[in-house]
Amino acid sequence: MTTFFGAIADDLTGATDLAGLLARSGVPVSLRMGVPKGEPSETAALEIIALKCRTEPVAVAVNETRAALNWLRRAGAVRFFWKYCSTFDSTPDGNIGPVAEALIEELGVDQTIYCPAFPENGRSIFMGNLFVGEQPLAESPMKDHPLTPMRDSNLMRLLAPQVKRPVGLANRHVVARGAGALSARLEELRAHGVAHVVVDAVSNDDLTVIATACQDMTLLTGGSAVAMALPKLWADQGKVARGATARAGILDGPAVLLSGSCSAMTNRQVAAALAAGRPGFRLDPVCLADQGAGAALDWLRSQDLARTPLIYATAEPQAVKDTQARLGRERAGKLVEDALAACAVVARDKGARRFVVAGGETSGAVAKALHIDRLDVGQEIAPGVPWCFAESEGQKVAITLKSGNFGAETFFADALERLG
Ligand SMILES: Nc1ncnc2c1ncn2[C@@H]1O[C@H](COP(=O)(O)OP(=O)(O)OP(=O)(O)O)[C@@H](O)[C@H]1O
Ligand SMILES: O=C(O)[C@@H](O)C(=O)CO
Repeated sequence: MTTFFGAIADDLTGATDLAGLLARSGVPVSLRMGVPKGEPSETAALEIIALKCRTEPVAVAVNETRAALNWLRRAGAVRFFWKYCSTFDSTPDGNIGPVAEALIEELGVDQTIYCPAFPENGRSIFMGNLFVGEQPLAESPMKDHPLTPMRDSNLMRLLAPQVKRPVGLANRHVVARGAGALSARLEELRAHGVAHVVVDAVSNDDLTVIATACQDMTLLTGGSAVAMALPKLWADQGKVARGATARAGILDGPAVLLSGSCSAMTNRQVAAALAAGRPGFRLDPVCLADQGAGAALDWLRSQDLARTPLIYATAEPQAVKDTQARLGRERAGKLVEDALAACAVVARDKGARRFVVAGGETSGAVAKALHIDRLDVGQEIAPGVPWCFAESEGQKVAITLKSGNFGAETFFADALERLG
């Protein structure tokens, strides 16, 4: 099928988040890990390319994005989306603004919108200020993020140093008056040369208004939720068709849980899984540095996969800080990622067919080790966390990649109940 919508995501769990929300429309969604090497084939109406460029140097992120855009254009896409985090994770240099500006130039457009709101996960925007639950972004746990600490809640102030052209706002009062009022506001800003427009949204109804007003814009940017209403609008106009993705379906079979996220929510989810009696093995990065991952792999080999074992490095912030002080942040992270990736391969070779993975970096490492380069998207377990279907060394597998902060406390049980 010819692609209509092409999205570029700045990380893997962000890409599956977007995929899950788009798939609610019933229009097939396909997700590629990195820019595919060959020419487009077996494409879906909605294609997503997952990059890993959130904290890469600006020039690297821009180059990768250009390559992704070219592939999506060759697939036939005529509407484009730049997906970044619902907490606007970026530094004063980028990469949200520079990538958007590069896409604006490549596509020859004069304006785009910025809407990271995701009300179902507690992210809302009012007067250009982003809130996480009831806290302004800069007072939320994101203020201490190790790579992209967010110390300002105002999206215009965050974006302005990242871009060359003027930044403006379409506020909630405009959005509340409906799609016509929003279109008029965008036109007014365009007439004044404003290329980058932050758009307020506090509810899914606001997001539907935004999608309705912006559905014909060539380039949109935001979190996953603002894109959610687009496929339905296009399907109703016959621009895309609903239908099952050929490779998606339901997959039963042995499962394994792999957690490398240390977010507050993942800590609660791991604790809940262990309290429910799930067999668990805790990875300690210091032991991994001394002795390698052998003990974890041996433990996994000895497990009955029918009981769905959990291997986790998930730890509380102070323990993570202590480990990082001993090993260095990068080394500690890599030791854990490599160990969990090796566990995924052992589990697959032992017969696991369903993989539940927590953490963006962790997900990238696991998917790479399983040689997964493409995912078809199935039903959501929690907002922004769908089951996906893929092939690993010729074996059909189901995999879900959970963003650190997403999912309920019972996420691991929820995932298994929904099958794959
Ligand atoms: N106990 C630990 N000590 C130090 N580092 C750890 C520990 N456990 C995990 N890590 C590392 O922390 C990082 C967690 O990042 P990851 O992206 O996987 O999770 P996240 O940030 O919660 O998820 P997301 O990016 O989706 O929000 C990984 O590099 C992982 O290897
Ligand atoms: O938007 C979000 O919060 C997530 O999709 C994400 O980007 C996780 O890294």
